[in-house]
Amino acid sequence: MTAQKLTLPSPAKLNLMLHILGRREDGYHELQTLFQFLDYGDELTFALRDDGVIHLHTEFEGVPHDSNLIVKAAKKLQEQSGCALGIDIWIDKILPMGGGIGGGSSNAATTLLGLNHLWQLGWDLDRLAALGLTLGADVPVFVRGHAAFAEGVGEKLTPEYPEEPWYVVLVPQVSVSTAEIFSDPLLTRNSPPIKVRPVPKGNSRNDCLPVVARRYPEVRNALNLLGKFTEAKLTGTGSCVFGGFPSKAEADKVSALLTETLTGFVAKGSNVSMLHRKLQSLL
Ligand SMILES: C[C@@](CO)(OP(=O)(O)O)[C@H](O)COP(=O)(O)OP(=O)(O)OC[C@H]1O[C@@H](n2ccc(N)nc2=O)[C@H](O)[C@@H]1O
Ligand SMILES: Nc1ncnc2c1ncn2[C@@H]1O[C@H](COP(=O)(O)OP(=O)(O)O)[C@@H](O)[C@H]1O
Repeated sequence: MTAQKLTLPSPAKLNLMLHILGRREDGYHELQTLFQFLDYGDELTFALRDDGVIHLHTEFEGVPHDSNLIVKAAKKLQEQSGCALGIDIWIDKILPMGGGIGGGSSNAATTLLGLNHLWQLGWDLDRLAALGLTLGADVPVFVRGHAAFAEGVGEKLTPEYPEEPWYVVLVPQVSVSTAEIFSDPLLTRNSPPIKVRPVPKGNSRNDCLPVVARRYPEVRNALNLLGKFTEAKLTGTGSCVFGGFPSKAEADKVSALLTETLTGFVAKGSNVSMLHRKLQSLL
């Protein structure tokens, strides 16, 4: 008998704004950020095993098997649920690593939701999001699957409904370490908290941008080039840079011009993650 297989998407995210309010005693930073998903991402395929083994078949350059967030997520869920089943996993990886579009966190969330389904655990999203938070600050929003205003270190989520434009996303060929940016002495850490929702216009800045642009000329270059066509923004701690357009045709036109010299892609913004749309269709 062939094992039951399931293929699920693992979308990217953008931070439409990101303010840093302060630093906690444990070194983590208090943020306010607006997350939106892209209809663009990796694809994970899962096949059940009955021997308890967790095996990611796809190799990642620079990421050992047991350090991969996919494997970590699967192992934690197996431990905490006491499930005796195992899993074979393959990934079609298209999201750049260290790009600020949350690929690793998204892969972890897709694994949690996929295994919850295949192992028939019946965990609710609150419980999966709490486990996800132990893997990374960005995992809970991918578990919940709705665009959200996030506070705390990113785990206090309020659903939001921003416009869903077409984005041009440029991918400078540098990997930015989140920890490095958050430890830069020049980082703004005292933005005043926003107290009204939805986030009022004029608050779309990313406090990480000055530090990232200063350290990475490739990011500066991408911001300058895209900035000729629309407001160009940094997502998370970078390196990716994005800008919104009202139609796919306009985004495609700008992308065609810029990707002659830079790597990038066009994708639709989405307030409901394509992972959740797919899971919904399975029910
Ligand atoms: C900044 C954001 C915004 O969405 O995105 P990315 O650019 O990484 O995608 C995230 O909050 C990142 O979340 P995530 O990538 O899961 O971070 P983690 O693995 O938890 O943390 C990596 C390191 O960044 C620092 N860190 C992270 C989050 C935070 N709120 N304060 C921090 O100081 C810590 O030094 C931590 O050790
Ligand atoms: N499945 C995974 N996909 C991507 N990165 C992973 C994964 N597992 C572990 N990592 C590690 O996490 C780091 C951050 O990856 P990623 O989430 O893609 O970037 P970002 O948080 O900047 O969006 C990578 O550089 C890599 O070392």
